[in-house]
Amino acid sequence: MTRLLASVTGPEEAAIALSGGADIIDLKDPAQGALGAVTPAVLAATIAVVAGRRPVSAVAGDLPMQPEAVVGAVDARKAADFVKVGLFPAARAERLAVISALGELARDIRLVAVFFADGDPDFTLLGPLAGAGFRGAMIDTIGKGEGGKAEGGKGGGGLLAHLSIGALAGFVRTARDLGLMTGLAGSLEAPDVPRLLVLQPDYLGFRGALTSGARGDAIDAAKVRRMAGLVGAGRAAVGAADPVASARPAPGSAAEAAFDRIFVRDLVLDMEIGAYGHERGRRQKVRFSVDALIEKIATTADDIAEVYSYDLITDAVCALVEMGHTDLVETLALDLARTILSDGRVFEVNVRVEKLELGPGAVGIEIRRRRGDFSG
Ligand SMILES: O=C[C@H](O)COP(=O)(O)O
Repeated sequence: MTRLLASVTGPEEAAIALSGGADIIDLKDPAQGALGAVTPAVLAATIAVVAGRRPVSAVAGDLPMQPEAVVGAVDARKAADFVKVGLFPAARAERLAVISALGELARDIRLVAVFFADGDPDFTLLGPLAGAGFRGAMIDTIGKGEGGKAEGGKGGGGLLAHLSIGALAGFVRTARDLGLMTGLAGSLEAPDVPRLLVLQPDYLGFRGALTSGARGDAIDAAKVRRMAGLVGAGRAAVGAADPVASARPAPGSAAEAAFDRIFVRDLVLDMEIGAYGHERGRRQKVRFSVDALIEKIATTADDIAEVYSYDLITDAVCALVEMGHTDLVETLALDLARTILSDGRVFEVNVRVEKLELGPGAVGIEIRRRRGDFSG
């Protein structure tokens, strides 16, 4: 189950985050940087206010990749349930030295490594992190922008401006296979939430989206509540049972009118596909068109939490394409249909996959499936 982590500056904001429904209270001072640390005294005061109702995590600080500095900062915050340690840009050997220096503390303190999507993330370090006894790994951004816009030359923009859904899916899968808890963060906004919930990380982390306006503002209970609702609604939809899966409505029938249709059409991507030898090791253009019957949208819907986003379809296509070579368009179409139907709000899907470079016209496959088709 995906939880909501709220980054707060101290006991006052911790109380606000708790009242808004945050699952994890994370301490950081955004004025000091992406992982600006609060003092041990602020940490102690916050732990007292939270009083065991939620886990409390603390960041170690924006630190150079020097073992002594990082070990000292982590040790000073061992009162927290988790300590987040940033893997800032540095040579691989320097990051490895920090990871191995933390091995001893990892026996007593639950450590979470923070990769930065805009700070040369090296996911081959996941193995060494698990080996050193880290409990978790997450991705954040160093630059804090909004809506994917760059800010102050720091490479700002949200998480998805830096890493594709496919890359994030790979991170979550690899970390989970290593037994690490996983988190995703980085100037996340409401429309990012359903897209990231599909990956089923252990938590999504927020700060900027919980504030009342500008980045320097305090967090706001109503914003926390809204985001908590969004995380809760989205996670219920991922893999939820479909009560109507067994009753396919006839096209044009009254039953079909009980659904709405969402679509992504003519999405053309370069990818490796084909069973012939000459189709291997090269990319060719493939066009995807997806239509899906979804639960009827409420007449009052005006919030991303109340709708099934077409981004989920686009992301599913892109993630499959990124997985590498596929021999058959049929396999691709079936995998795509299966993925889209794993969301309980989707009743039926029509997938068309066309190779555009093999002849004078397009060649491909079109399939129609409903959720029940993939069970058993
Ligand atoms: O760990 C989560 C971060 O504090 C997220 O902060 P942000 O939403 O401002 O990027």
